[in-house]
Amino acid sequence: MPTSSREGGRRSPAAISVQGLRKSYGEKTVLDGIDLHIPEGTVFALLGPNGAGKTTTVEILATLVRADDGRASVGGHDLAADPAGVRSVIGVTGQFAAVDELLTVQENLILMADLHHLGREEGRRRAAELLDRFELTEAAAQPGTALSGGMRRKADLAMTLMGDPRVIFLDEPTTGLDPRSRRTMWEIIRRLVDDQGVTILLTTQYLDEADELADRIAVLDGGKLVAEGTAEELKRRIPGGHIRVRFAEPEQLAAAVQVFEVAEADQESLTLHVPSDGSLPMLRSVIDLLDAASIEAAELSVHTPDLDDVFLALTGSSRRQADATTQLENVR
Ligand SMILES: Nc1ncnc2c1ncn2[C@@H]1O[C@H](COP(=O)(O)OP(=O)(O)OP(=O)(O)O)[C@@H](O)[C@H]1O
Repeated sequence: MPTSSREGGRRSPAAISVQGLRKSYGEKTVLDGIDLHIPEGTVFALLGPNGAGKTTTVEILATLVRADDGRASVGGHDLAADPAGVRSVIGVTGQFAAVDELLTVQENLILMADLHHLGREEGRRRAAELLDRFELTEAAAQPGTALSGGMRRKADLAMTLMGDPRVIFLDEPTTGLDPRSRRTMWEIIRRLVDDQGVTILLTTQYLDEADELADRIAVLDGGKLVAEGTAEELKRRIPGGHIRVRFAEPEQLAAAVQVFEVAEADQESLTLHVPSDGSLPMLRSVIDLLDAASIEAAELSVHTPDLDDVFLALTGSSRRQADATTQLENVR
């Protein structure tokens, strides 16, 4: 089924399609019916807390672990009927880098070239190109043991790219990296998608990573997808946002407090925070209510929640969500 790759962009077929994926280990249900549709040439983030089932999802889609139930296709190859076909189009980099400690970075790359039967000349050419692209040329002669965490991740991804994969699974690609190395990784990942049109499924516990990189995000919690959408859609979906109304006079604020019973007033800054889902109708109703009561506002701004609010609201903290939703209903 074709799907738009970006909002307003060209339509492209799914690189990864998953229906009803289930997996249990003994009594424990790890994946409880997962559906995914990831268009070609996009970055999709699977976001979730520890133990949510992110790695298990990747392991199944990468043919490393067998699902108990459900269907999936990767790069047009059915996971159950054609696992070799799936393996021919994917690359996987895990939380534990595959770089051989005793070989140099260049030797690691050549080893991958040999595994992909690229031939001596082509293998060396590709290794040099990847070393250059990942700014690893100077580290080419260093053994794996001498690499920093950031360099190791880059070398690992470079090794994955030796196979020229169309679909790449990145399992927590920046866990443990310092902020500068994380930024470098993000740039590399984004360029892979923009320049080469590969599809990336990344798992992460970092909200800023999903926000920065992903075209779409699915939030996984306890083996279930609890939400899916763009970062903006997810932020809009949950309460936590508000409309901030500032007044010039304390009397105006006092009058507004009578109108918006559930709003929080700050006497010092003469502002009122009205809970809001960030939608236009909500904003209009606030303005209408102020107008109807003949209260003049000096300034009005809309604040939407960040992904942190989304994560907290959707993964385990249902009480908080319920409270905020009730507030919203009251304002309407
Ligand atoms: N081989 C296994 N045998 C038994 N239980 C397993 C196995 N692999 C994973 N699990 C369990 O499945 C659950 C999900 O694990 P998974 O590694 O997929 O989560 P995750 O979302 O990737 O977490 P993390 O962010 O900690 O890597 C966990 O409770 C884990 O203990």
